[in-house]
Amino acid sequence: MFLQIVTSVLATGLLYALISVLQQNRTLSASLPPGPPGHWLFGNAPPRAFPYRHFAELTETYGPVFTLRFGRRIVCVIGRYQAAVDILMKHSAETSDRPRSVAANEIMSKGHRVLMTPAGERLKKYRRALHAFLQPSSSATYKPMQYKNAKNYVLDCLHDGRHHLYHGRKYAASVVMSVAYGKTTPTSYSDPEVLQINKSLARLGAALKPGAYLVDTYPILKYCPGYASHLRRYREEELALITKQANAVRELLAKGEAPPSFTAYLIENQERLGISDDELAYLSGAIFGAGSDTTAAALGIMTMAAACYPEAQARVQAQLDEVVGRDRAPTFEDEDLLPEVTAFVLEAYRWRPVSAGGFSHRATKDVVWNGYVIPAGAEIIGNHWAISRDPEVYPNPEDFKPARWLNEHGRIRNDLKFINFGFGRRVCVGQHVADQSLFINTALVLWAFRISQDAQCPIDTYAFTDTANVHPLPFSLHFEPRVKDMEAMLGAQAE
Ligand code: HEM
Repeated sequence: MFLQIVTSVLATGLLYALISVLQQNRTLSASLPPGPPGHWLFGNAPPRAFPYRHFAELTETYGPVFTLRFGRRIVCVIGRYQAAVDILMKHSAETSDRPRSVAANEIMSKGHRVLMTPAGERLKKYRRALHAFLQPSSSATYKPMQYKNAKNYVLDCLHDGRHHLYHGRKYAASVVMSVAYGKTTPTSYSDPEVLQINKSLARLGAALKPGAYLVDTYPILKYCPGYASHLRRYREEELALITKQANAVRELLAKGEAPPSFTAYLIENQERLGISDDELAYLSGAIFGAGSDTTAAALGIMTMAAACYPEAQARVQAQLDEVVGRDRAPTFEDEDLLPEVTAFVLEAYRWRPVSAGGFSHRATKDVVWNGYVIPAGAEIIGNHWAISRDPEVYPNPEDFKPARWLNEHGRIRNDLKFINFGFGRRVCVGQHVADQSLFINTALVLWAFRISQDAQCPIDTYAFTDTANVHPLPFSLHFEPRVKDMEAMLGAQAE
């Protein structure tokens, strides 16, 4: 008898769930942006590989915004520039939330990881703190440190061009460790501390893969004793590591020996910022997580473009020769007179965007766009890859053409924008630090070398990792010095 009651309650529950899914699908699909048909219950099949490339093809078929359904999840994908402006920038207040991430954020990161933090008070607190330290005027103070590391990057490429991608990673890690913790010596990717950070980041990446954990579909599992206990162990290990790093800065501060850093700023202003010790540790750690691999990938893409497009490279070098000459190295002071360098960087950002698929946002209210409704609760993805290929904004998008960023006076156009740092209230807080890194490394490396491909091993410009932030797979470059006495001029030994 009891069994019969349980069975009939379960059957009624299931039927109710099915009917509500069907009703939701019917009511919503009338107003949602169009999209490819899917299974009546399960919706669309998730793409197996390189989702951003698959989504770019769907943009060609279904238009600037299309809808996918994964079970009850509704995902609207934006593939054109103006739609991204209309939805993610003009409606930023309603589209700056993140989709819920139970395994990777709530369990593995105590809900403290800024990139996944939902819209609300904690996010405001986090972004206020990050902004204070990474806004343009603060970022400008890191230029001397970035310059020193960029010179090391060039010298590393001079001595050992085979490992140029590794040198880019060393540059990026050194800069973010300096910004986050005030570390003054170069940071190698083989440092035990960095190995541990990267281990945590790899675990996070695995937990973020769609379908990796059932708890993301059935959040109730989070409360089952013993469920995914390894994720809780990962969290303890990571928290111990980032707390140790923050405590090291605390000790230096107490002795009056701490160099300026984001962590020192957070500790000194902890009460005013209203952040707990754990939040502080995660915030400091966020700088490495968000800023290291991304910057390294962008450097790799810049050198890849230089080798694949020798004419574009030569244009930059002609301006470097005219403005700087070959008897001294370019500096940040030359930036205004080197628009060709900036244009080259902007085109590299557009050509192979690092966050190729973009990071998911979530609508907190219905958003009306072009007569369609993106309902509250829907995920919104600004697909950087497709938007960067919008032919109305970037004609002949497959061409690598830095000149598109310049006006008739050879200055950077201010009517053309790029989107590789994301959208609205979630836009990358580290973009000024990143832009400075890309400018100075591009100026120095193209001043120092003519970069070319290895004829035996041509570059495949589509060979990238299939990850949220993409990285070029290893490729060979030839670095032919353009200047004499490079080491003397750069005045630093590679470490
Ligand atoms: C070329 C290098 C970089 C690229 C391409 C990049 C790209 C991005 C993108 C696309 C987002 C998400 C935006 C969105 O949700 O719409 C983001 C977020 C973020 N970035 Fe960057 N980034 C770079 C460098 C950096 C650096 C150097 C730092 C720190 C110094 C940094 C810190 C952050 C943080 C903390 C977030 C989370 C913001 C939030 O979710 O509210 N990034 N970045």
